[in-house]
Amino acid sequence: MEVLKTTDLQIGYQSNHSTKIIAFDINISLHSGKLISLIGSNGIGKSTFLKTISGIIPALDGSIFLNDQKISNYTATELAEVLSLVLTEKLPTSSLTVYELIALGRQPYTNWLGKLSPEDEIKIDNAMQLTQINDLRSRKYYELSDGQFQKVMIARAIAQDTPFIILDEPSTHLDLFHKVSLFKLLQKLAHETNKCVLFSTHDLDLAIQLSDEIILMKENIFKHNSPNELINQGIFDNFFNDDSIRFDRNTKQFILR
Ligand SMILES: Nc1ncnc2c1ncn2[C@@H]1O[C@H](COP(=O)(O)OP(=O)(O)OP(=O)(O)O)[C@@H](O)[C@H]1O
Repeated sequence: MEVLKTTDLQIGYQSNHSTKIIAFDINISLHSGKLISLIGSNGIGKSTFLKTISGIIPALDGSIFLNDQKISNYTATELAEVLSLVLTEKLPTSSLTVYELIALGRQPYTNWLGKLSPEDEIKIDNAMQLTQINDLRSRKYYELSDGQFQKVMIARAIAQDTPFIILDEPSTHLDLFHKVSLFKLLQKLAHETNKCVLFSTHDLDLAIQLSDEIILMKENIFKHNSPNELINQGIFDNFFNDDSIRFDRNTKQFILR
């Protein structure tokens, strides 16, 4: 099922005096059941793209459709039932526990300060189980390490239980073991619960090996295809424009010369 479609989308920032176009002519279609990674160098516009398709910042031009409906037609609550978003930004300090923070993911289904139903509690427990953070349940979230906090935010998105999950650099603070388990968890969510999971990352080797599809952003290039097709097109061969980093097509890994 098509979850996201963009037509002639142009992304960037507008101020009173100027318009800064980050990328344009973006025409993509994303489907449920797929794990899709978004890759590209620092500052190329990955966060801008993710924030635009989540309705956080306005598109400069073109259209965004979520489940066949224009994103501008959604109310905030309707949007929260379709799309969950995990950003890298820190939250304002409060005394919420990890459990309470994850429970906020259920807000579209309860109401403000609404009581959690047994179904809500099951979804929260399930999300904590999947992300292996049961032991953090009663901790204040501001006491957590960056990596633990990142997992909690992912658990909140899982508890929100939307058909579309978007994560901006979810693996940044994780060690290799936890990166691999996160990627496998995202893959499982996509494949076993038929969600569309889109995430940005700088962990290229893992993205190439574990994603179903890759969206690659480069200057004036916006490519969307399977990892193998992109490898065959030689897209990764000169990815870094630097002779000291080479892509090995056999092992699907970047190698230092
Ligand atoms: N609020 C803003 N107003 C104007 N320009 C911005 C704003 N936020 C980001 N930018 C600029 O937009 C460009 C793209 O930034 P963005 O954060 O989307 O890149 P990114 O690919 O996510 O980078 P990274 O991998 O380093 O996180 C950068 O040049 C950045 O400086």
